[in-house]
Amino acid sequence: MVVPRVVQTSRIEVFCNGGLARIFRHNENKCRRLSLLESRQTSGALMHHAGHKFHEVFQMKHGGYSELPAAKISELMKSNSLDIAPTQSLLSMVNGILDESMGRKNGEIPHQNNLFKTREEKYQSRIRVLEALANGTSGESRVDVTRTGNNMKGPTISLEDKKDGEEDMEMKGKDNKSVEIAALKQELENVRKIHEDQNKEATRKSQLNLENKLKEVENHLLESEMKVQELEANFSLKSQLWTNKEHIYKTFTEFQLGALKELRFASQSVRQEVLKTQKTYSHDFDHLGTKFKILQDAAASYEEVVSENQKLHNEIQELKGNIRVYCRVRPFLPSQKDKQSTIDYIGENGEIIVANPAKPGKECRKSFKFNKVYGPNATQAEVYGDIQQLVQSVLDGYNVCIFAYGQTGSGKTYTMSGPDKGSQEEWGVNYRALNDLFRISQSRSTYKYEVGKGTPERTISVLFLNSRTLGILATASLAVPDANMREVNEPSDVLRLMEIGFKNRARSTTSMNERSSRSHSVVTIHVHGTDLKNGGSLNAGLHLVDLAGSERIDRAEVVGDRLKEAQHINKSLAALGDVIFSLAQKSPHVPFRNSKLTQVLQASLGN
Ligand SMILES: Nc1ncnc2c1ncn2[C@@H]1O[C@H](COP(=O)(O)OP(=O)(O)OP(=O)(O)O)[C@@H](O)[C@H]1O
Repeated sequence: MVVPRVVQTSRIEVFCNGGLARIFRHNENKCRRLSLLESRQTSGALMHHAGHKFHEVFQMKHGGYSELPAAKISELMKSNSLDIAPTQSLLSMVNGILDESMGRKNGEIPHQNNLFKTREEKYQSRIRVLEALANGTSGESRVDVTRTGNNMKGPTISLEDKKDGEEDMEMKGKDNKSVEIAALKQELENVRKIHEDQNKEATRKSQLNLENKLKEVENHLLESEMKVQELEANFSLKSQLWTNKEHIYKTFTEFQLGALKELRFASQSVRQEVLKTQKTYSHDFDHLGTKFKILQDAAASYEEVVSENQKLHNEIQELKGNIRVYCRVRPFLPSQKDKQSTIDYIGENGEIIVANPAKPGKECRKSFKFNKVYGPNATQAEVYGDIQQLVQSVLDGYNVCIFAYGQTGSGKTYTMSGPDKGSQEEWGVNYRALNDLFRISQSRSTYKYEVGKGTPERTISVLFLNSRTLGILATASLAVPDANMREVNEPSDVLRLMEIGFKNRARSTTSMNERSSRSHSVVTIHVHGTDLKNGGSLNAGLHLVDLAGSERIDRAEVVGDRLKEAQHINKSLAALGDVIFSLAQKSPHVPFRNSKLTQVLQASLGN
């Protein structure tokens, strides 16, 4: 801020070293605008006439008037340096100080008071200097204008005139000084007023500014407070969350630690358990090793025992007779309730006595001997009980042939197959034998068996020998369609096969049987066994034969084809009887070739 200065033109006369120096002071405003350099140059030129001390002070001016310490100024004021200093220099110095100070402090509102004080002091100082100058002019030495330089031009004055002139000049000087002092005071007053106005305006602006800033700050503060509150709320929430999380983690960690502890404990106990078990196992293994050795020995002896048993079993079978004949008495049919039984006696030893009162003498009671006789109440299971041992022999390599022989309607098919759609209890010999054959073959550990499968010789065949095939002895083909050489894996396969065969079996009504089988049924199951120990093998067959019923042609009252059929059947049965008789007699010749039936059964009947 530029402080306006009072425009003033003055003329200052300075007497220095007895000489008068007339210095016209320029308009102060202009002078103030003089560059510091000019001022310094002027001062430097006049310094030749000033005292050494003042010179020193001016030398300091190069560093800036404001840098003059107060003590130095005071010292300067007290010393007579100022007394001998040129007025222009003094004014330049004061102006310089003021300008510099103003320049520095300009616009610095907070320092305006200081600036004003400084200026005031300077003015005061200037006034004092001027007063001092004014007061001191009478005793001062005059400055010889000629000595002040050639440039200083003035009128030549005589001594008398000089005295009058000096007095006038002194008076004028005093007046001028007073005027100048008054002007300075006025200027000071003006400056003070301007300063006060400026100060007020600046203060008002500053206050306004401050108030605005205060408001801004207050707003900022409010916002900050709100933010702080928000942050505090957030912090509180987060703190709560972290506390909760900390609690959860703490609980979880405690739980984990607990679990770890338990695991460690469990691991230790498991380790101990494992060690204990290892010891027990080791002990058990030793024990097992011993037992295994015993078992091995026992197994070896068991195999020996088994083979011994098999041997004994088959010897028993042979002792019982390779040909055994069992007799079964059929109960009366529901249609025969009024009939009288002819069976007089059934003995435990296989004896049966048939009574016929119509016959004379010894003829009325006839006794027969069989391996065993089953009464009318014997069950299918009881009948099979004795046959079962023979099925075991098949798996030992023996050929077995079981056939039912008897007159028509005597119960052969019932014994061999059981009734149509009968229950398991009513199963006949065929089904039970087949079941046992598969079951026993699978249970034996010393042999590996193939029952009814493999090569054609090892399959099962169901053969029906009817009147036509029985009559054509030369024909090689005896097979019945759909019932020849089928591979089977289990009993149900055989049963299904037999059912198909029996459905196709020739049946017709005889005088003794409504559904009489008019053909021989031969079911053959081939068995192949491999000894797992020595690799030996065996082949055997089980033949289950349900013969066609024999008829007394005269009683059956058959004629035509039925008669021929009956004749064929009877003939084949007679041939079978001859064969069995020869076998029983151990006759060197067995007439197998007399019948197709005996030819088919040759393999199973012995040779
Ligand atoms: N032990 C028995 N218990 C009950 N019923 C029987 C018994 N034996 C046979 N039967 C019945 O007697 C009837 C004749 O039996 P089956 O057909 O078996 O005689 P068969 O000897 O086979 O006759 P064929 O030679 O004429 O074929 C059948 O109805 C049968 O159910």
